Amino acid sequence: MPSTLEDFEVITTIGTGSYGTCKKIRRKKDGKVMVWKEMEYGSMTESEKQMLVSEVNLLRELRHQHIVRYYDRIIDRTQAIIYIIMEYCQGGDLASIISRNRKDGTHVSEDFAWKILIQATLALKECHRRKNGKAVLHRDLKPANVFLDADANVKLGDFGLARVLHHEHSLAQTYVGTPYYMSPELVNNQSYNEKSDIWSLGCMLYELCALAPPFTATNEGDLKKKIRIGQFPRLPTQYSLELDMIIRRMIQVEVSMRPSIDSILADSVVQRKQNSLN
Ligand SMILES: CN(C)CCCNS(=O)(=O)c1cccc(Nc2nc(OCC3CCCCC3)c3[nH]cnc3n2)c1
Repeated sequence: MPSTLEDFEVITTIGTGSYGTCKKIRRKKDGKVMVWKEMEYGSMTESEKQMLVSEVNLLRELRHQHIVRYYDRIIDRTQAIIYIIMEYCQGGDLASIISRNRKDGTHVSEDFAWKILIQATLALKECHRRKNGKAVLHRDLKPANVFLDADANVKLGDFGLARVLHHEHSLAQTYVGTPYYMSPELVNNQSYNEKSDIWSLGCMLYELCALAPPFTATNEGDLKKKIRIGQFPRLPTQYSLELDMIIRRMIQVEVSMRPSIDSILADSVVQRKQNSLN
């Protein structure tokens, strides 16, 4: 029995992303708290609608402890809105955690940083696992897309939706925000690949600890120059050499020098940290 809008009540609006509004909702039959993301598709071309359908179908397939769970979708044809119903992440997003630490002049702990590193890598591993020969590359790995559940476990979110909206015609094409995590291969208009996600993962983990991205500039041209050079300061000294080194290995200009997901997970320090987490 497909869900209808009447099966839910809206608790509050959490925020608005590049594709639409995210609301915290409660399912009436059992009180379960979830979110839905409202996307207007009225102004989409047929090909964009087809992309949206295939992205949502990909979302349904992604079932992993560190990926935001997709539950259902409701299509309101009268308003031309699709509601994508997903798992609610009580801990909020990493972007909020970074800005709060920056404001308070505090830092996340070393163990928290390792936990995010390990769980985000496991989530990426699932995304890169070939699905009918089609890797689901994240393409938009950033703190605002990494959520935490009630136990501060990573939930990677907003898959695919990024791809739908980067489609040349879509209204949300206007890239909001500076592309701090743009990889050198993207700066050089080369192809995006799995190691591009490793670059973005490294940039995100760097920013989580240093409370600033590895490369910053006041304009995109200078930012691209810095990314191509690939030099950035060491993490704050409160973080271990091991943490600085593994993040540094992810943020290497030369694609082949970046670690694969499996080599990150096989790293002896990661293994030790993973055991202490479990
Ligand atoms: C970018 N942020 C600073 C915006 C402030 C808003 N706070 S916050 O840190 O996201 C926050 C606070 C409390 C709970 C949650 N839980 C949550 N949020 C999602 O998306 C948020 C949405 C993403 C697009 C941009 C607008 C916000 C989820 N998607 C799937 N499950 C989700 N669970 C999030």
